[in-house]
Amino acid sequence: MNIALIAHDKKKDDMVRFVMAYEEILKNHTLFGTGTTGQKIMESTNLKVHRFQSGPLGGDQEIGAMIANNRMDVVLFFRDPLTAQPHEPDVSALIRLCDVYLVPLATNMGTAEVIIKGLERGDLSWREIIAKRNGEVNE
Ligand SMILES: O=C(CO)COP(=O)(O)O
Repeated sequence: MNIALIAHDKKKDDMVRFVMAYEEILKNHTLFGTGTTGQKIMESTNLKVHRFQSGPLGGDQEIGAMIANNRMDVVLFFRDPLTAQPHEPDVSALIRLCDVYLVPLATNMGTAEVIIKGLERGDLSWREIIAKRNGEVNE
């Protein structure tokens, strides 16, 4: 499956800890990330992350474009709700698109844990049906 990993600055350490804890599951999937989050994950793990632009420079929108094409199956987005972001409209747009396309979205680590365990159990295999219907092959 295609999984997006995104974290605001104050949540990046949490994201790195999270992917280290679940590296064995995540390595079986295709990972995408905003620029700095992806970089930090690759520095701390053996995971390969396809990196987009940094969030404030359009990375959220690039991931949004994948969602709009039904090419993203899971979004793990550790938001910082206590810091104003210069690209807040992009953040809102990304979250909105997850709702438009029924893409499982976690905006904090608690929900991310539930999703990742569901992923391991096969709870999200219905996403593969959507991918097949779209003529795409997800890993
Ligand atoms: O700002 C972000 C998400 O809105 C994250 O971007 P970076 O991973 O490049 O810091």
